[in-house]
Amino acid sequence: MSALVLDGVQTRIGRYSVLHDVSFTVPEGGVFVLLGRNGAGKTTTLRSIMGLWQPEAGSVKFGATELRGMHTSAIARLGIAFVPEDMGIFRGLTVAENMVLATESGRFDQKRLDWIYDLFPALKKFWHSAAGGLSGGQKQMLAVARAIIEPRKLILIDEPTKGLAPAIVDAMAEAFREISERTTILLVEQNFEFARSLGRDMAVIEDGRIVHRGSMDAFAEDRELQTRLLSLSV
Ligand SMILES: Nc1ncnc2c1ncn2[C@@H]1O[C@H](COP(=O)(O)OP(=O)(O)OP(=O)(O)O)[C@@H](O)[C@H]1O
Repeated sequence: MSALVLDGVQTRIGRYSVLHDVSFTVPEGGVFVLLGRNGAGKTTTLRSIMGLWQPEAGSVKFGATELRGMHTSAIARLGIAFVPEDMGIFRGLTVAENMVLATESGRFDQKRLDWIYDLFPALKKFWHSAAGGLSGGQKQMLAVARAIIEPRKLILIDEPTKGLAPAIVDAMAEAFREISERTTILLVEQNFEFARSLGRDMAVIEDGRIVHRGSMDAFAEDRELQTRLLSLSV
């Protein structure tokens, strides 16, 4: 079963054509990784799925539903959450207030909250502290927690490990592994080791086009391909 199918997506930002032909299929369950160099079009792809940019051509199918042309709020109501690179948290509000604002009803499902506390114990510890005072890793945990406080079918996450210390990256990988048992994750990453430890299937985008699709295991074995597509030398 596929969670999401992009077919020939083209997106223009102002005068610039950014996505020329983006086609890939995200299977249901687990982590799908979209890799690519800086400026390749990864963020634009996530924003195009979420309706934050409207693709001018192509199709974005979520199950039987065509997302292209839908409003972001309607897309979110289908059970899709987006964790942007800037995390989108409210720094002046407490962790608890940030979480309340991410719920539909303003109430927590206690079981789900306990699950989140287990995933990210720091959020419980700093529950009544201002989000702006959290460390970079804790802010990222809060951003992810906001995305999963309601049950979701698909979570789009943009470069969650950027600027984080290795120990925090490991903790994040562990949490993502557990989240992906309940929800499909579409992950955009530059940290190849992190991506490789989580991803089952993957695609590489270059200059607004998908230039490679396949299993992460096969890609991880192919040094020549990694070097060619991502300039990875290890
Ligand atoms: N608001 C904008 N206006 C004009 N061009 C933009 C805008 N946003 C992105 N672009 C351009 O679109 C291209 C793709 O950007 P995008 O942010 O999707 O890349 P990315 O793969 O996510 O890169 P990064 O890893 O640096 O975040 C880049 O050339 C970028 O300069």
